[in-house]
Amino acid sequence: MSARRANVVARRWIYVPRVRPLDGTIGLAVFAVDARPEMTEQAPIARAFRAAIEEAVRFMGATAPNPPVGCAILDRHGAILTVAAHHRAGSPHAEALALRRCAEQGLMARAAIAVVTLEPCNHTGRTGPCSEAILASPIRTVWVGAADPNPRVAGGGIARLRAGGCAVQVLDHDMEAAAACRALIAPFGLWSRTGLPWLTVKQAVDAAGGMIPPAGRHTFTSDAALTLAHRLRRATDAIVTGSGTVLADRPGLDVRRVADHAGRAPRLLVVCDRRGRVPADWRAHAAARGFDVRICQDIARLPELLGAAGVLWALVEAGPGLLTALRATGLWNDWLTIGVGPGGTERLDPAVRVGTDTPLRLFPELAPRLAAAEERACFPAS
Ligand SMILES: NC(=O)C1=CN([C@@H]2O[C@H](COP(=O)(O)OP(=O)(O)OC[C@H]3O[C@@H](n4cnc5c(N)ncnc54)[C@H](OP(=O)(O)O)[C@@H]3O)[C@@H](O)[C@H]2O)C=CC1
Ligand SMILES: Nc1c(N[C@@H]2O[C@H](COP(=O)(O)O)[C@@H](O)[C@H]2O)[nH]c(=O)[nH]c1=O
Repeated sequence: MSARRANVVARRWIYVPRVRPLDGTIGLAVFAVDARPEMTEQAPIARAFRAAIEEAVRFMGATAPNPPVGCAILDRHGAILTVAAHHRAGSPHAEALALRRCAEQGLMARAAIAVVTLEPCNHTGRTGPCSEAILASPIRTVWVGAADPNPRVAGGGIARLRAGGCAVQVLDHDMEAAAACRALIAPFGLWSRTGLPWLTVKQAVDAAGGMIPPAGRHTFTSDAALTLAHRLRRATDAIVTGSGTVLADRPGLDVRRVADHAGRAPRLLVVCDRRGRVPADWRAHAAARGFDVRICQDIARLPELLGAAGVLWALVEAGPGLLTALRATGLWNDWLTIGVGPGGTERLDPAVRVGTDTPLRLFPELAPRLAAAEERACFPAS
């Protein structure tokens, strides 16, 4: 990798550890992020944002209809006292959990700075307002990664914190941590503005441009690419497939290569099927694996169906029949192609809509490639 390329990555991407890079090139890019010299001045805040983002990423796929949020609490010297994330709707918000942990560990007197990936809430929903919880603590400096995109609550938390005497700093939009914070809430932002989910299509293509696996197999991509697919399944709230895939593969579509969220609520598995061809015994098996199987007879209504069920981010894993129809509708947000070339070489080609803060940013395997695509401004038409 050239030094120029490494710098591009270093400017834009954040390292989320615990995930295996697909090859050495990506590992080097990740190292370049860690070596950024310009982090020095605000190093404790940058470090805290990394920790908060990393913790929030762990709960992507578990929080819907709430967004994933992470929070770090620091002492006045910038040492991290605790890091927490929102686990699921109805459980404490990230800030509340971080404050509770601080108190439990006898660290509250030292709490001075909160670093939060999303603007603290100022309303009572399933839990109380985080702005008030922060104001009731010794914290008087709050760093916010992204403003709340929910039109019903936007701005309220920051205004309340400022009125209560906190210095609130919203990350500059150029900072890599800010991009990661926006990517974390991109599906939530879309859903809270429109009621529609973020749709990511994942497609494996062989050297001849085909999608059909060799006889006797369901997949033909590498172990690393399959693991990425399972990580995407884990991070999303619903899976979409087509009746052709169900009939050909009787697919599991569950999370197996990485640990799934503990105690995950049944999640939607939508099968596009106009002719009623989905076998009842496969539906029963899917239900036994924790899926709530629904049938969609009109692809144009797929986003509506998912959004109404509180799905923020959905992953489409379907065959050529459904993907051709979906591509034509334009009802998708990211289109990730995993291309297997001659000799088993593999290429990841993530296509995102211009100007979007795709949640795929949070997958380090994809981050350098997304950055390269952005540089070339190489996007498919809507
Ligand atoms: N390489 C890869 O990434 C993947 C490959 N595959 C492979 O693909 C093959 C299956 O492909 P395919 O048969 O095309 O199956 P699909 O999974 O694409 O399902 C096709 C079905 O989707 C339904 N459908 C199509 N358009 C619409 C629409 N507008 N609204 C509602 N439903 C719609 C149709 O149902 P109806 O007939 O009722 O109209 C159609 O039969 C398998 O061999 C599988 O292994 C599968 C997934 C991923
Ligand atoms: N062929 C293909 C994929 N295909 C998708 O994976 C499904 C099998 O999932 P499971 O039954 O859970 O193992 C299959 O039916 C289809 O939806 N995925 C990939 O990552 N790479 C591949 O080469």
